[in-house]
Amino acid sequence: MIQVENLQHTFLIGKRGKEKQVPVLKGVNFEVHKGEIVAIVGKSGSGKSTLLQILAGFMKAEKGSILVNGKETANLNETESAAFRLRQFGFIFQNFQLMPGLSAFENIELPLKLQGLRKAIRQEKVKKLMDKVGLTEVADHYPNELSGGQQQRVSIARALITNPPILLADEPTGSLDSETEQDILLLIQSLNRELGLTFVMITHDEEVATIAHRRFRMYDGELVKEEA
Ligand SMILES: Nc1ncnc2c1ncn2[C@@H]1O[C@H](COP(=O)(O)OP(=O)(O)OP(=O)(O)O)[C@@H](O)[C@H]1O
Repeated sequence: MIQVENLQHTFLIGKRGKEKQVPVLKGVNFEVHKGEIVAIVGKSGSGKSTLLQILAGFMKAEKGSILVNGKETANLNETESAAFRLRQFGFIFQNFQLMPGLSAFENIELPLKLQGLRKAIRQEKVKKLMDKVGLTEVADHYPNELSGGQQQRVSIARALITNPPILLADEPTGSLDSETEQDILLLIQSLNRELGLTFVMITHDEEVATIAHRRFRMYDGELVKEEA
């Protein structure tokens, strides 16, 4: 489903004329198969977020190949990349990134509005999904009236509503207490099992990584496969 070969990226940091090169990805290779949960673990600053940003097409790598469902994405221009991203990927963030002025229902509905779907169809889809992820009772709540776990459920539902085959999650439980973390991990596992969704999740938490079918460690600019 995703094949990454020899991905390389170096950041230039510091003042102009005195820039320092920081090689972050030094030849990353890995594969993600359809229907699996893959965890990318590694220390803070090891390059996990950079890798996810490049996978999603938000950033270009200097070198390397990324095949997503057979399509080479490393060379797409910005418009092509945005269109491809919309079809293939849903995003789940540590800090939820919900729109504060929209209710839970409206946050989940928003991507469908942007797609131009009719109101009746949007409402049916959102209701069904809210029911599935256990949010029906808080449909009218605004983000600041929701618990952290509920906010993450809303953000997961928003990521799923357009039916992308791949979910990219950046520290999805990083802002949650341990009990709520377990709830969200169970939700991710059930969505993976029931809907066959593929998850690529980055985390620095070894416990969170245990739900993955396969685990890779970002180490010295490379991804090393670990025993699950
Ligand atoms: N836009 C940027 N410009 C320059 N350097 C950057 C940029 N983004 C990241 N870096 C550097 O690249 C390295 C990897 O950062 P990255 O955020 O990918 O790590 P990470 O493993 O996701 O860390 P964390 O777990 O703390 O989020 C760090 O040394 C960081 O300072």
